[in-house]
Amino acid sequence: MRVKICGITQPHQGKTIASLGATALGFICVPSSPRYVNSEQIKAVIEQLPQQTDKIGVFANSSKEEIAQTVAETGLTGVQLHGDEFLDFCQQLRDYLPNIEIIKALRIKTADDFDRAKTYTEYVDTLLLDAYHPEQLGGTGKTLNWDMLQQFNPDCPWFLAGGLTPQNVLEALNKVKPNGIDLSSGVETAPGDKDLDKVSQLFEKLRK
Ligand SMILES: O=C(O)c1ccccc1NCC(=O)[C@H](O)[C@H](O)COP(=O)(O)O
Repeated sequence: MRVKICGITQPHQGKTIASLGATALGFICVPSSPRYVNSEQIKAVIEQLPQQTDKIGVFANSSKEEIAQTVAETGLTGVQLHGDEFLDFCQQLRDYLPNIEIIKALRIKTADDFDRAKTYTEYVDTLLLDAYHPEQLGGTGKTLNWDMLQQFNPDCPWFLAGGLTPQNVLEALNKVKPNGIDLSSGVETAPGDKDLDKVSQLFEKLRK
């Protein structure tokens, strides 16, 4: 099970979270987010991380040139597209950055969104299903309807995101079988400030 902890802003927190068991750390490259970090800040965290930890930059409607520049400046190993990126953009980015994991995030509002998600599977490496919010793109703390997800079985790996916490993660995983989970606000004291005790509790739960 991949475990991505997203919205990392501080080097010592990133290093500790990786040592606690996170397989991936996420860095918000969306300027409107309270968790936004620039390339210098991302690089300062990545320099502290083990080589095997995945380093995922989260973008929303950035150009492929902007994404490529951030990847080159920081050492990101993957990019998560959290905006309205269509199939052709994903294909172009994959051609532009052939050695980088491309994750497409979809904010699930109705069951129709599951069919839309499946159209991406041949253009990206991984899907990420997140909760829909009318104003916020992500990091909302809102959960998806996990019962609606029980039949979701795409042709590529996928992350479950949205409102996961140490307290509800096992309930979610009893209902759906993603390849990975993604958490942000559920392991925070404030946006961008991770609660290391909550992260530790998460991995204690996952080891049960
Ligand atoms: O986290 C943000 O502030 C954010 C802002 C804009 C686009 C995406 C964002 N987060 C993306 C993530 O992958 C979050 O981990 C995901 O939305 C789950 O967040 P949460 O519900 O708080 O666990």
